[in-house]
Amino acid sequence: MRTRVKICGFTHVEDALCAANLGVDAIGLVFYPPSPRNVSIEQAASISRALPAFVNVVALFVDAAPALIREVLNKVRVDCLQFHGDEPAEDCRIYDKSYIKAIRMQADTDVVALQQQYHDAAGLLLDAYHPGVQGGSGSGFDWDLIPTTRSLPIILAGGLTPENAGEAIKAVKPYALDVSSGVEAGKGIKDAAKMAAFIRKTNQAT
Ligand SMILES: O=C(O)c1ccccc1N[C@@H]1O[C@H](COP(=O)(O)O)[C@@H](O)[C@H]1O
Repeated sequence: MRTRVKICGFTHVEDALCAANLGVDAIGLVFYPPSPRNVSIEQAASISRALPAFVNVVALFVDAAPALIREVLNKVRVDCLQFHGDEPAEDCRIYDKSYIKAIRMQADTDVVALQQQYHDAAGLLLDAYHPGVQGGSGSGFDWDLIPTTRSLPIILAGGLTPENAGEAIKAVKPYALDVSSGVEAGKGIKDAAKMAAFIRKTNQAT
């Protein structure tokens, strides 16, 4: 099966349209004010509205207030929620919306148990643990921590680049790759050549 690609952290319509033209499966919009990639609801609505059919929009939150999540769902075309904080499963499933749960991987993280805990998620996203940074750090983690026992689609994130995407697919065999920093020209600004190379390398490896 083809490995899907999500590119996260868009702040400009032009960059998201460029990714769509390159064949990206999903784009991520960050609703987390401390992030340099944070978008307003208005910005997100413009980006989402501009996209063609069949490119999914993923709204990323970090321990956000339910009121913010509901407001985003009311005002922005969102296909999937991404919970990137410490949200328990019961808080992820109250929105009547497909969701993915991000896990910041540490040596003792039990991915098999987490797949059971978040059994109704559309995927489990495995990212690097970086003290003091919730995500988008550009850091990777030890892929040997990822078990082969899988009951959910595994989305690999954390420090991915066009240079390591092929190796990541061969080593982990994930359902999808999720990249942010590795295809940027600057924080929140995507680099068209890097996005093209990332998608090309992913397609070549599958
Ligand atoms: O992109 C961000 O700024 C961000 C902020 C808070 C939580 C998650 C964030 N992004 C997610 O982080 C991972 C890895 O990103 P990177 O490729 O290592 O930069 C990815 O899942 C993004 O969706």
